[in-house]
Amino acid sequence: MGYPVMLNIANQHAVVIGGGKVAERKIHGLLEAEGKITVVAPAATAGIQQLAAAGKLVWRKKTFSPDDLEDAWIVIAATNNRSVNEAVAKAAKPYQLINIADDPERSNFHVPAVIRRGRLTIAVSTGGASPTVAQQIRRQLAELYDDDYGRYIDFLYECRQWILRNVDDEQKRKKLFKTIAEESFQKKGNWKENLQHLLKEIDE
Ligand SMILES: C[C@@]1(CC(=O)O)C2=NC(=C\c3[nH]c(c(CCC(=O)O)c3CC(=O)O)Cc3[nH]c(c(CC(=O)O)c3CCC(=O)O)/C=C3\N/C(=C\2)[C@@H](CCC(=O)O)[C@]3(C)CC(=O)O)/[C@H]1CCC(=O)O
Ligand SMILES: NC(=O)c1ccc[n+]([C@@H]2O[C@H](COP(=O)([O-])OP(=O)(O)OC[C@H]3O[C@@H](n4cnc5c(N)ncnc54)[C@H](O)[C@@H]3O)[C@@H](O)[C@H]2O)c1
Repeated sequence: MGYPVMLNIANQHAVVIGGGKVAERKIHGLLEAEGKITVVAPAATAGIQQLAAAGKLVWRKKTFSPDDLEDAWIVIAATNNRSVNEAVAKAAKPYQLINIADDPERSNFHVPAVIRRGRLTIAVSTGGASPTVAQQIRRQLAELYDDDYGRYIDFLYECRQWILRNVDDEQKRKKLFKTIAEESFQKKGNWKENLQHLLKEIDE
């Protein structure tokens, strides 16, 4: 059973071996998390080439060699050649995070299907049972949690920071956190105004 975590990879080196459509998908996920990406591949998709031209990643136009993994924290092997992917797995150090696109068993992490809504992240994994089902579940959840819900989550973040700084009484704080997290509060809208009302009520 996998151990779910949210990694902070901002400014950390991520090396992607292969420049096809699978590599491109994984690159988008790494870019969202602000990883510093190097792609190693003799040929790359138009999308990857554009990212390289825009300075969003470095493309080493070559075939894989083990020294490509130096300095990498995260390694993704996504070539269309099984033995190359296997060579990447062999070259990785035990402390490197490694994902082999065609060999879940040799990977020490899998990539889930992801929804982002503001600060909310929903990740779905079927543990290699069916990436297609992970994708279906992502689509179902994406309808349930829309952009407005993301704005609500971001509001909760601002609120939480404010409450932690300004409300000293622990009981009051708990009550506020609980009330603003209730579905009825979210559904009512006008969150800022309703929070003001709540703050007044709680002080009476
Ligand atoms: C979720 C997602 C994230 C992402 O990649 O970003 C993801 N695969 C996605 C799509 C997808 N992948 C495949 C298809 C074609 C249909 C099919 O085969 O079913 C489609 C559908 C499509 O492309 O539409 C083929 C495939 N995938 C793997 C193998 C190898 C194997 O299983 O042995 C093969 C066969 C390759 C071959 O034929 O050789 C392996 C993995 N794919 C995973 C993740 C990890 C397990 C996740 C889990 O189980 O939950 C794992 C173990 C490793 C990893 O890659 O991390 C992303 C959906 C993103 C989204 O839409 O949100
Ligand atoms: N994990 C997943 O989500 C998933 C999904 C579909 C397919 N796959 C697997 O992923 C792999 C890649 O699929 P794709 O559709 O992106 O392939 P693709 O044919 O579009 O791209 C392959 C890439 O690998 C590069 N490459 C080939 N030999 C190389 C080498 N020696 N060194 C560096 N790069 C090299 C090519 O230049 C190309 O950029 C396949 O093995 C497929 O079985 C995985």
